[in-house]
Amino acid sequence: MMLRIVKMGGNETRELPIINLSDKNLKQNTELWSFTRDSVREAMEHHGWFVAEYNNFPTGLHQSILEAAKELLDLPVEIKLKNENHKAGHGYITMMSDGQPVHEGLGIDQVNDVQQCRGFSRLMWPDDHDDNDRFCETVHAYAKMQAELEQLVIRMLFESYNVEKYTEKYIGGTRYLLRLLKYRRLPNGEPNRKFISHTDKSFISILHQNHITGLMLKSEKEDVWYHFTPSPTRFVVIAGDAIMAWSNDRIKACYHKVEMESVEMRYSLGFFSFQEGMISTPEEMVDKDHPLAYNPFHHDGLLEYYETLEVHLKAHRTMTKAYCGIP
Ligand SMILES: O=C(O)CCC(=O)C(=O)O
Ligand SMILES: [Fe+2]
Repeated sequence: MMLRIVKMGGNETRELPIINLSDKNLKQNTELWSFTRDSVREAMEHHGWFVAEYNNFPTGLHQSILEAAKELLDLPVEIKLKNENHKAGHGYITMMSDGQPVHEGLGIDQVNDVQQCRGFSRLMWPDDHDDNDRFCETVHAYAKMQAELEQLVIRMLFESYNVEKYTEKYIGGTRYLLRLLKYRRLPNGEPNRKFISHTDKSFISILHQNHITGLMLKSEKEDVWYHFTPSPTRFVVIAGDAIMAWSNDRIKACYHKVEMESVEMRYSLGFFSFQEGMISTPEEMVDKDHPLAYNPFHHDGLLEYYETLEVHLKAHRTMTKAYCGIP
């Protein structure tokens, strides 16, 4: 993977680390696979994230999931409030400015289970079967595609660390959350900077969005912020706090934030993986340069712990260290 720094009129803009994960020849035990797998690991260790170029999904899905997000987030607040979930960031969230919601999100837990999608769409559109069937189908198709992408990344990472023997157990024990998000500029015309720099509590997160820019990602090793340039076939793969602990700090959870100033709405989709059971650092990750840094922990326990923290601490990966780190 090449990283070039492009100079533009005195301002320095760094080229995004983009990895093509949709080549039809990308099959295990090929040179292309090994090269791509190594690029994924290198990017995750260097930046904590990368952009996947990925087009293995039906044409039209990008547009239909964005329309579904719009339709959902346009519902009245009293309906959206029905999306309750006690787990950190799993239910309806909103941030206000001058009495107006400028950031809103809804979460569909266990989104790869069609019954969960159905339950969610019935909750949102109790009387309209057409709307809720269409929404459910779109969301489920999108979640299927995203889970395939997440599992491809996992296969590559586990193989590159020589721990592929744990891959199937990991995949079998994964629960996915889909969050549909909407951002607007502040009523006074100022940029919306409400979604402050934070790390995700997931294992892996995948971000995708409409054409309105605003997402920024911090590179771990370079210590600089990259501006993401969206496209229908670009997905940002981000390391969460759980993979940081699993990998014994070889991969660091990625700090990211949103700053948007467009008059048009920004819609985005966050797809997050969580483990149902215990997460423990494989012994293969431990050596004299990397002494064991985390005790085994329950992913849900980590989420519950984050729920007890005040808002600024919640944003920090250091709290994962506080929860299950070995001092
Ligand atoms: O809207 C985005 O692109 C970012 C969302 C995000 O960081 C999150 O939901 O955790
Ligand atoms: Fe995030």
